[in-house]
Amino acid sequence: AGEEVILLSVYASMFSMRVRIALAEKGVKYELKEEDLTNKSLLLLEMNSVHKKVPVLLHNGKPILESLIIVQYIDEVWHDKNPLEPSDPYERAQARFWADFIDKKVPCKISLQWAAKGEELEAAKKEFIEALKVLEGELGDKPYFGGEEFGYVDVALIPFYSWFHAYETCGNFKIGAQCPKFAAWAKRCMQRESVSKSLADPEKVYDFRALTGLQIFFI
Ligand SMILES: N[C@@H](CCC(=O)N[C@@H](CSO)C(=O)NCC(=O)O)C(=O)O
Repeated sequence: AGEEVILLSVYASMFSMRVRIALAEKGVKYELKEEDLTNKSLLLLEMNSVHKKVPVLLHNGKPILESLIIVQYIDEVWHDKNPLEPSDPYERAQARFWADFIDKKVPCKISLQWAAKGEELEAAKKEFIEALKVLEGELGDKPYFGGEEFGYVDVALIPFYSWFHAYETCGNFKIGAQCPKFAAWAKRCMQRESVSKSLADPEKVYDFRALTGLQIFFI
């Protein structure tokens, strides 16, 4: 309908991946503009002057900011396909609670920098696994966090899966071994094309971390 959709993104950013998945779920055609966070474009600085972060969705020139807010916006604007948020207000509030939990708890407070050693690293790993175990409890025996269907909470969480290889390599631990239910859920999500084509390649994520030295593990 002659509308222009642009996404300012970074390949390895789990927050950008959330938006890429949502746009793919809705079948929205958009232009992807890859940012170099060490040399941000004027467009990014102008469109997100407050945080200067990606993702930024530009819809007919208007910026929508913050990945979870962007996903909600996409769900509302392109409402006729693959609903992501529950239609029931209470269920929607629950879904938003868990997406908020993910934003607060999955990115560990102490970033799992490869430089972190000893008790700082162990503390970050423990906190990370604890958060995943709480999420496993919420998932229970459901195929997805939304129940039978892939939805908003799944979109919020699955991007972190592309960073597991980097976390495990740097943190020297095996997430799947400690959180088998989580690992099964992640593999289930990865079978969805909107996810598999939007998630960064774990090896590239690992190299990206090494390449940029950016502590974007948990920003
Ligand atoms: N709460 C926001 C986080 C975005 C973010 O941290 N983006 C990072 C890249 S991914 O880790 C970013 O743009 N960092 C640039 C910077 O910190 O300068 C959201 O959900 O969209």
